[in-house]
Order: sequence, then C-alpha cells, then structure tokens
Amino acid sequence: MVYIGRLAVAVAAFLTAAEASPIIQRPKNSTFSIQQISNPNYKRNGTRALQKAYAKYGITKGLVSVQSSVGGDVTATPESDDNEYLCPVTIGGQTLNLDFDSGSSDLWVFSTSTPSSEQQSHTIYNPAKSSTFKELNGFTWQISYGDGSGASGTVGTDTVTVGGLTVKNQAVELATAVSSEFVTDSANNGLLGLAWSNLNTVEPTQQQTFFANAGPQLQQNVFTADLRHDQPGSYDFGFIDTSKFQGNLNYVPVDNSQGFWQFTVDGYAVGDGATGGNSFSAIADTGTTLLLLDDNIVSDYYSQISSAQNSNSAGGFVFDCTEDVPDLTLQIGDYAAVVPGSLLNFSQNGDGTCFGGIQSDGGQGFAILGDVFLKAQFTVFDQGNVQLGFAPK
Ligand SMILES: CSc1ccc(CNCCO)cc1
Repeated sequence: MVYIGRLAVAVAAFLTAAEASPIIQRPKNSTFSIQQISNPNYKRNGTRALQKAYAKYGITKGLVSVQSSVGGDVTATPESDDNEYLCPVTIGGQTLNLDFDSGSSDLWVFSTSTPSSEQQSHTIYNPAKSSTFKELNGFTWQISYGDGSGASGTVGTDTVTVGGLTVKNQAVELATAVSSEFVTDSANNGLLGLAWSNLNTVEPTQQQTFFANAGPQLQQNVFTADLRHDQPGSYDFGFIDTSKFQGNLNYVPVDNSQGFWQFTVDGYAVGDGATGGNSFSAIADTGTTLLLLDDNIVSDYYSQISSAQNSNSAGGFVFDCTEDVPDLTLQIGDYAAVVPGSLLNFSQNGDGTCFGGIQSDGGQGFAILGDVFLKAQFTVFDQGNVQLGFAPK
C-alpha cells in the first residue's frame, strides 16, 4: 500500500496545490502567455487518452469502469502452514478476506444467501446493505475445484476494491451452498479468481474476472504475486515493483486456451544433479498449496531422500523430519527456477515425519505449480502480452 500511498499523496498534494493557489505566482491584473512546445517523446495514442479520461472521471465504458489508472497493492497473509493466502477485498463497502486463485475465474463470497448452518464464523457479504449492488436475475454459478471442494449460488454486480484499485459493476457471486472444506476454513470467506475469464462458471452469460475488467485500463496490464513462507506477501495490480525481485524477469508464453496460466517447463533437476527429463505443461496456481508434479518426477525426487515413503495415512510422500531435503530446479526456457529444500519440507505430521511440498499431480496432464513454487519466485501474470514472468527474490 506504501507504493499507492506515496503516489496518491503526491498526486493529492499536486492537485491541492493547483486548486488552492495557481502554481505560477504573478502580480494581479497582469497578462501573460505561455508558449506551448510539443513534447518530442510524446506518442499520440487516442485509445490510451480516451481510457485515461474514462478512468479519471469514472466514465463507465459499457458496464464496467475502473476508478484508478495507477493500480493496486494488497497484502497476502498466509494461513497456518502457508495453506492459503488471504487478501482483504471491499465489496459494496464491506471488506472480506478472500483467497486469490490464479487457478479459477469466479469471484464468490459467503453471503446472507449462504445457509446459516454453513456461515459459522465466516465474514459474510450482505447485498442488502450495499447501495451499489445489482442482482443479475436468474444468473447462477457452480464450481468444483481440483481438491474436491466446491460452491454454487446466484449472481449480482457491485463495486469491488482491491488495494486501492476499484472496478464498478464487477460480477460478484453469492454462495447459496458451499462444501465442507470451505465451511470449516473459517478465515476464508470466498475466492477471487485470477485465471482467464473463459473459465468463469456463471450461466447463462459468462462473466469477466476482476482483473479482466481492470487490467486493460491500468498502466501495465499485469498483476504480480510475491507470496512468502510464514509471513505476509503481496499482490500488485497494474505495475511491477522491481524492488521485490533480483535480476531480470524471465518471460515464457502462456497458452490460455483452457483458461489457465499454462506454460511449458523444459526440464528439471533434483539437488545439484543434472537437468533432464522431458518438457511438460504446467499452470501457475496461487490457489493450490503444494507443488504437484508428474509421478515420474515425484519418484525421482523422493529417491534422493532415504526415509521417504508414499504414505496412505498421510495422503502423500513423507520423510523423517531430520532429513536434508534437496532443492528442486524447474528449467523454464533459459531460467532455472530453484525451489529450495527448506520450502519442500512442507509441514510436520506430529510423529517425527514431515509432509513433502512436492506431491503427485494425479496424472491430469499438467503440473500444478502452487504456492510452494510461487513462494520461491516473484511472478508476473502478464494479461496484456499473455505471458508469465519469473525472477528469484
Ligand atoms: C477449501 S479451501 C480452497 C481454497 C482454494 C481452492 C481453489 N483452488 C484449489 C485447487 O483446485 C479450493 C479450496
């Protein structure tokens, strides 16, 4: 928020000064003229000029308008064991902590429409208390996630603000049913989908994600993820904060035909071993906790940890907590994305064994690079150029 605060303060100060007193002091009743000169570096761009005017005056182009052309910056706070990362989102003046999920494309919330038995200790959104909520009559949604959880309900639109970035008339999906995984996850009051809008589940008319609505009107049509182990990280919208990573960003093209941030990994290495293996498809998924890979890679990795075993009771690969856990490197083009062993010893089982951060992707045809991977990389989700950028932190 510091970035936005500083810039906002600077802009406010400028505007105040301009309104309070003319910037150029001069004797009363004098006349003067200012010779305008053209700026040789200015590139005329009518579309951009119109967009900036719309944004400046909140003119809605079609249904949706963006009130800030600067962007937004929001803190991502890890829940216990980094299981998920929650961010404050304000909907019609009501703030709820939501899970930002680049693996799905619905913005849904616990609401007054959620059965009271399922509301439990959640923060719920009450559309009746929002002066800007509009019902989309007859619209419904239903979503099932890769981990077996799910939710469904009705749809409206409202003003949604994330870290200073506001989108008016954003589709907001009200849960009338949620699975037990969400009911018991009391800190998580819904999801804000950041995948591509062709994955949105609203019927009869598919809706645009918050970022699909906002991105094209921001300084840069990007959002970035800087997730951290056991400490707050951040999502930035509309700009790339170069202080959050080392070196240069390494970009890879994205195939968004299935709605994911999907790209090709060209190989892998375990520990300081040689890079090998076949190239494979992967998605960048902030809404998945672990790093889920092809069974052959998973077996190769755990063959390097002598006590490792695939435990039915634990639901995946475990090993003695005293073991040294090797790094995993994913080769993405020319970029070697290192996930340190410290992040691959994910959690303690309480019996002297630890649960691995690398687990099977279940053979679904692509790897899922979840938070375990994203904690080790600063990641740029570039909607404008349909690409992903990675850099070490
Ligand atoms: C029950 S907490 C929860 C959080 C995020 C999601 C969405 N992504 C998961 C991978 O499919 C589902 C459930």
